[in-house]
Amino acid sequence: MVQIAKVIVDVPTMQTNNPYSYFVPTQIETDIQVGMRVVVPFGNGNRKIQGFVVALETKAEEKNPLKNIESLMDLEPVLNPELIQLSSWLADTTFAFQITCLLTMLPNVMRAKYTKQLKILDPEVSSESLAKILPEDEWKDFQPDQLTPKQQSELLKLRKKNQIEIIYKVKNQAHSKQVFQIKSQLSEEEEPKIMASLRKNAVKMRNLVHYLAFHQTAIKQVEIEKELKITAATIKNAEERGWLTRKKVEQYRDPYAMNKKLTLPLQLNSEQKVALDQVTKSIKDQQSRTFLLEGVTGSGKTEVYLQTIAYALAQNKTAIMLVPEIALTPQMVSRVKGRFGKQVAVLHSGLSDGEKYDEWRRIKRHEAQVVVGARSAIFAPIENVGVIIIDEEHETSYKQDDTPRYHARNVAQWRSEYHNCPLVLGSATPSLESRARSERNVYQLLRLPDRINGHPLPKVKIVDMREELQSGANQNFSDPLLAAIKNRLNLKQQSILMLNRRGYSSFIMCRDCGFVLKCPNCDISLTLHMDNHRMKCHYCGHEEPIPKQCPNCHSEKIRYYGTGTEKVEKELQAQFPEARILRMDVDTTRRKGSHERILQKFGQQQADILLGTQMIAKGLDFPNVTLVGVLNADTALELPDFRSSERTFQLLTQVSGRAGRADKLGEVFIQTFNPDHYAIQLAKSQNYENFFRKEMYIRHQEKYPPYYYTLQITAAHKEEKVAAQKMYTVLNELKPSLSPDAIVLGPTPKPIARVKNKYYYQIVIKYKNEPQLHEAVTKILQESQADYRLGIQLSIDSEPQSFM
Ligand SMILES: Nc1ncnc2c1ncn2[C@@H]1O[C@H](COP(=O)(O)OP(=O)(O)OP(=O)(O)O)[C@@H](O)[C@H]1O
Ligand SMILES: [Zn+2]
Ligand SMILES: [Zn+2]
Repeated sequence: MVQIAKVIVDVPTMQTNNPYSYFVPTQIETDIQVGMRVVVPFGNGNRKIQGFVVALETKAEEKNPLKNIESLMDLEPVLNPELIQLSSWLADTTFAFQITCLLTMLPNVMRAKYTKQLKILDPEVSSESLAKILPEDEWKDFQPDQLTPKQQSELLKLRKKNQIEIIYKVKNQAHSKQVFQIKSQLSEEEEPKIMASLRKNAVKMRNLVHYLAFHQTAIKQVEIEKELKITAATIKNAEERGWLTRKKVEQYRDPYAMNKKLTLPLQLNSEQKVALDQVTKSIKDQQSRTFLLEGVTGSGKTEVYLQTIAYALAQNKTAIMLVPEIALTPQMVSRVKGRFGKQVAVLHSGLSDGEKYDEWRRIKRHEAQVVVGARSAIFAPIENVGVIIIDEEHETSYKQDDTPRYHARNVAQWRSEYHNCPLVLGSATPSLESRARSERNVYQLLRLPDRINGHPLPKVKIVDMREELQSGANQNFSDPLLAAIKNRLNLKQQSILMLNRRGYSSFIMCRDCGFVLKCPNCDISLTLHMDNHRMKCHYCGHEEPIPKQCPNCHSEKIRYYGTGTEKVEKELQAQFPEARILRMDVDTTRRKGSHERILQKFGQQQADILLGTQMIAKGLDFPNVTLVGVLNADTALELPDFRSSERTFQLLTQVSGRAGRADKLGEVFIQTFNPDHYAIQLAKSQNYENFFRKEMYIRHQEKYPPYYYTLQITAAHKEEKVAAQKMYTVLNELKPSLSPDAIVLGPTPKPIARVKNKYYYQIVIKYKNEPQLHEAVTKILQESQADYRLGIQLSIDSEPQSFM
């Protein structure tokens, strides 16, 4: 009998989704399990690499000469059977390699690094002579790519003659923090006898003995030292006498140690109750259904999530709740932790690798039943899932823009089917895709049409900046907005001002009439390319020179649009010297914890105005905010992206929703050069339904999602010609598999045609039903490994968020 392990190996240039077979040596036969990482020899040089065991087989005999597994990297599986199964589905549907998917599911610290070590084989070679090539202290850990060409060639010469060897060692980076824990070995009865044996002035030891006699539960050494004001020496002494035992235990780093007080569920209003009942019924009946919870801003969606989670926990199940990265504020975390306390594990990019690793292990060991996190938390190794919730489901950050290019919503759907549990997608402005699915009853629509306690939505006013600029006003602040800010300062109420920085100066617009240059073929705005001073369409490749004057009104005031938060802050401060302003953008939030600090300050009324980028649009619930100002609504609108209207509408609705959430009425000012654009008009009335109908009509006309599926393939190479040629080759390969109904855009250069000295070319395929496409694209993925060695990077993106 032989045992064989199927292993997905980690070799960047020779990836395949087929596992390799290895013999399991008898020493590890009983320990090895599916889901463990192993070190295996690979290729002719038998270099040692990392791999994942995805299956184990026992056979009577094996004819093929297989290599042995070298060693185990883990003592228990790091991935459970569900996640291994999920990884192969993920690889297939996102056109990625399975190894990438497996690694994506693990915390950073567990992604192995290799060290390379140098060893002399031939006694003829002296240490001194080798040290002349590479200093001896570097033999244990060196990076081949950091050697000089001379060093490299000299080492290679020795290697060819078999005089030295280069050993690859897999480095396991995961370290847990360890502390000592002590446990009493004394009973109450023993105390008098021991006390009698101690000197009267041995106060510290007496205290310790007394404590041990009455406390049988284990306690951390540092804690008892602090409590009894004793030192490690006393503890050591007691240990030697057998009065206590000491062992090392893992100490979790708790990033959210605050907030010990628990909150109680609120009395739901009738709409909230209907929504909750529908979802909990699904939990109880173990049905994998998807709900779309469409609730206006401040309608109490979060409370519905919390009570849904509570229900799942009461059924002895667990829950996953995803929140967009930038909305994963301390406010949100403390709302969940405030309800479920220690049962919550939080996963997001603000945590250190060590903290993430600790949270991940708490989940794996069933010590946390609720996972709250950003996109990648959807891979949390949590078992027995009772409900999955995705808040702000329309957010683009749920799609990963690197391989594997997955959408968390699709992964959540897969897991909901695996666990027979409901999936709840919540938003005030659902993505068109999700809302369209609820139209066809694929998702079940649940609505919260009103704000809590009948509070009205804020009044939105559109400010036409064309008029404002004509009347010679300030560049960034219109008169009505300035007046409103002044008024809030007087009333001691707070304001949030948003400066939209997306698409910063990538397009040009006429300051007099608001005209934006569009493509004659695509009805999408042209993008300014400063490198060659041309306007380009990224969809069809059309290009033209930068206009010197506005083609519409012949004004010369046609220029690129954009402005920075710092400049705006100065302007604002000059207008209101007395105002306390907090600025929140990438520059002020770079340091760890600064995001939290700014919001905390604002929440404690230590500032009058919060000025920021899109970061401030989501999830904030500050009762004293009664004014929201959007300084430039247009930048997102004019991006060369078919989703730009949708993004604009969503953003304006979200940010407007920050105003007037409590008793005081809210007011919103939206400054725009396109006051008549439907996305702006409908954001004014905060009418999602009308926006949905209008936008669906346009998508239908223009053959975009959700009416069509889209697939984008991109090639990158340092020579433009090579990248372009690759895309023509790919297209020719795909053509026989495409029906006449498929629409192909390109090959064209990408909007930012050159990044880091590489040229990017792309094709976009729009299609409805192409049964052969999947197989053809998978083939292209497999072949891309050969291209990789030629320096061509091919990437495949199913349902890209934009074509940019
Ligand atoms: N049933 C309820 N009774 C009283 N207050 C409630 C109730 N439900 C929610 N609230 C309160 O109403 C406010 C808004 O609720 P919440 O933040 O959950 O809304 P939301 O729909 O998630 O908002 P947004 O999408 O704008 O972030 C919160 O302060 C919350 O505590
Ligand atoms: Zn004009
Ligand atoms: Zn075009």
